[in-house]
Amino acid sequence: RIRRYKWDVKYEFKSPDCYKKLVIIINGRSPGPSILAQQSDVVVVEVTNGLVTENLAIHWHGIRQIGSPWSDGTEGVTQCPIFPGDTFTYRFVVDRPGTYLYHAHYGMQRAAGLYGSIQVSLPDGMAEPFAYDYDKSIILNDWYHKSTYEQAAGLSSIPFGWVGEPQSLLIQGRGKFNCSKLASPTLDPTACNATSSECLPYVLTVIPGKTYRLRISSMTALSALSFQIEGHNMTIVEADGHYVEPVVAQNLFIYSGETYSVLIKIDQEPSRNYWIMTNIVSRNATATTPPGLRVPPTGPPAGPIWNDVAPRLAQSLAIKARQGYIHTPPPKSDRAIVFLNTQNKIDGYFHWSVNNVSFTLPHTPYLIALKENLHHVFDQSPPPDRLRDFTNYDIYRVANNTNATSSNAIYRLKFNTTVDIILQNANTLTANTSETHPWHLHGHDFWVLGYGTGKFDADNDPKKYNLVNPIKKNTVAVHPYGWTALRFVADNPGVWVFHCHIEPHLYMGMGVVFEEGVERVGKLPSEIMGCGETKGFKRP
Ligand SMILES: O=C1O[C@H]([C@@H](O)CO)C(O)=C1O
Repeated sequence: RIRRYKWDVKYEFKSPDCYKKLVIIINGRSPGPSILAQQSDVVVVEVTNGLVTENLAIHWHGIRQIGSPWSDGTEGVTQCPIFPGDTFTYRFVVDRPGTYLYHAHYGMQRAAGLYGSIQVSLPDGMAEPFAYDYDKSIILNDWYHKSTYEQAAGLSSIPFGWVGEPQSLLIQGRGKFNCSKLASPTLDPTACNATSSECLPYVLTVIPGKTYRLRISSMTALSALSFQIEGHNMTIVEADGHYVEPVVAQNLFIYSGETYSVLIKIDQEPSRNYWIMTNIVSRNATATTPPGLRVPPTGPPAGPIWNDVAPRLAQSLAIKARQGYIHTPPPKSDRAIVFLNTQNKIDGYFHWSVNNVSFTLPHTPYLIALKENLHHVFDQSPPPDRLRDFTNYDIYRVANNTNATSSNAIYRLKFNTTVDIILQNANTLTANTSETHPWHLHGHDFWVLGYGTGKFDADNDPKKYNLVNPIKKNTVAVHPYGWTALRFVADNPGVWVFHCHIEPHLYMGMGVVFEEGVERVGKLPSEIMGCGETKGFKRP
């Protein structure tokens, strides 16, 4: 079956947390319309860029794009941007049931509000391995009052301008900023309107005794979150489109780009209300989402301690593939790549780097450059599989990466080989600081083989990999001063980004690109062309 959508994307003033700012909306909404489909459906989305002065591209997060690598929606990698006024049609198969996302993949547009949910149901006659009465999707987000232009300009300026912690957290597009906290009186009396209907709190009306499947996902620009429903436990049953062995939790830790399904039984006192709460963890921030209506009788429950890594690591370790749905990984890899994550300065500018290389995009998308043999559009020398002096690198010290460089070089993977990636976290440019980075891989799911604290030990840590029931995911956290090991098979012809899902971190170079089997990619649609070296390639 074909699911057709027609989207008009534009800017409008909105007040999702009562504060008025420019928001990117799809057909009038942010979050945009949900895509509801069934496994094996073809989804066709006709996107018209009505942003007037801005390019656009939309990524289908968690959809592997098997046979349609040009529909991945990554500007500079798989397509030219959609120019203002143009219409571009994305066409892809949703090959697996589960919970996925979509969002802008150009500049920092995601943080301006362009995101939404994709829910893929099972084929007729097939059942999930768990029961529920109702199915609801809730996207969590952090929200900034500064425009994404101001944010982006700050990131690439001297002195460095850092937007800092968000003003609000949004639950399904709604938050509540306390208007009396505005720093200076504003001339515009509508700039912050505490009674705007756009910032009414998100309310989940439930029926006692019923079980709810909540599809919780995070689209945060920066924040790692904890999510809980006061007084209720939840059972985690799905992560990034894969069933997991049920884990009962009081709160869910969720990182940008992750999706989970949790089951909640409505078994508490029916005469009162309970808080739906989200808090920032891993960074010292204060934004939460106070409700305005039908306030529960007691104050909001305290969230977890922000800098306590142990419970977050414990949840990461607890999540395993569900019995009966285990796909075991190949027992060995053909290539192991260690990605040391650091913050650097290059020519005085702040960057994030992988093995001392900060990633930049070429003007001509890689997919087209590779198919059309345009070798000069990007650096052809391969980036390193590990830092030359990784053994002596002290991950607990402020990095002294004087030799960091910027590059648009890519990793070329032999088709059908098995690749291990070890993400190694380290100290930032601030003493005693290491952040959480959620890494997202396009075009694949990977097995999460293990997590560890401290420095990865290439001789001993691989012996502890979970090859029995590892969960498959498309986004995984590397915890402060820790490492995360993953494995995937390079079997999807195309060019795929692997990057930190923190919007400013990708903007500052925290990513790499993999190419595999590009010679197997069929004829590229001319709609993806028209920029850089491909100006003349676009046929009417
Ligand atoms: O990229 C970042 O920059 C700041 C800080 O390291 C420098 O101000 C921060 O917290 C980040 O995550």
